[in-house]
Amino acid sequence: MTACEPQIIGTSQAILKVRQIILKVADVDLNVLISGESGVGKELVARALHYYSGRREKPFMKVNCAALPRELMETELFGYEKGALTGADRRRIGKFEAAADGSIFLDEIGEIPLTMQAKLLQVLQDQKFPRIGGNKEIGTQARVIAATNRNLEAEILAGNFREDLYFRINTISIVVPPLRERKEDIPPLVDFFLEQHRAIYGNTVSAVPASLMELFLDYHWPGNVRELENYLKRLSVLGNHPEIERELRCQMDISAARETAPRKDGAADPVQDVEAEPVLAVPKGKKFPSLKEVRDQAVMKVEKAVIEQVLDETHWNRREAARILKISYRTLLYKLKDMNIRRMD
Ligand SMILES: Nc1ncnc2c1ncn2[C@@H]1O[C@H](COP(=O)(O)OP(=O)(O)OP(=O)(O)O)[C@@H](O)[C@H]1O
Repeated sequence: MTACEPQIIGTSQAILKVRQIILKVADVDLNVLISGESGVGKELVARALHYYSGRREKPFMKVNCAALPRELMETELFGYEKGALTGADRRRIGKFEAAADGSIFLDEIGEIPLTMQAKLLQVLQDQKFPRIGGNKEIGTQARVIAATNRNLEAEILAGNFREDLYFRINTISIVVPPLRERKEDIPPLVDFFLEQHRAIYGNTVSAVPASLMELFLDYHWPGNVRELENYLKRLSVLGNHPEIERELRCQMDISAARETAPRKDGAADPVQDVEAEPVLAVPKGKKFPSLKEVRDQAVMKVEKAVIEQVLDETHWNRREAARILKISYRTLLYKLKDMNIRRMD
């Protein structure tokens, strides 16, 4: 089945340039590395590259490298033979084999452990691999599209990412800038998502009020287009723009307070921040939020602060942080994305 045409909305120079590069390189069999913050549209770009290539009718296989521990990643990528592992009661093909001569999208490639990077490099060089526990070499013609929200050059310097693998995947580089650097894309994105949501939810919201659009244009969008899409989903379903406006103002107050808050020793002390800042900034004369909203926001703020502190102390070793916090690695990754916690290098 052919996927629908991915629509990359935006009128900024940056997005025009991204669209141009996609059309230029889609049909060239070179590996592409897409970089940008979380939620900027890297996967959308990857899907567009596949769609506009001669591989459109072939599979597009996505692998989320951040969600998998090393052992699972190996089986996910290369598959296994019957009996190769405990519980392997039949052969299973991996994503490389399933991609055949289509595209394989390695999302969050910066998360791949070093040992696995060596294996991946070997496969990219040889264009063949055996399934785990097998001897037969399986050839692969899949085009590799990788994405990262990390600065891989800094990761190379820190010894966390192989330089040779970086050069292998980065033949063509596409950088998708954060939404705050291309705010002219916000109005067309708003129209696009509202239209999409009208078709899905059958609601009647066809435009955002001017007061909300003003806030949209002021806001710094740490979660980028995904965050905008989520606000518009809520607006489409609940029609609650005053609540969204209040939330955005509150977020802006928090970040303004963060920027101006004096630090005693120059070091971040997020838990102390939580006590120092008001949990909810409700401007005078404005309606107070429900207690549930207050509770949800307060819990999220405290959780976020503690996670940031643990990550700081573990030097961003997320597996160690998950262990200390007694949550699964996967849950931690989910929370990092959901709360827009990013490493500041
Ligand atoms: N320019 C755009 N036009 C239309 N939709 C967009 C655009 N950019 C992003 N989106 C939408 O925003 C959401 C997030 O995009 P996507 O998943 O591609 O981001 P990402 O950079 O891959 O995120 P992550 O790093 O967290 O995986 C998706 O629903 C995507 O379709």
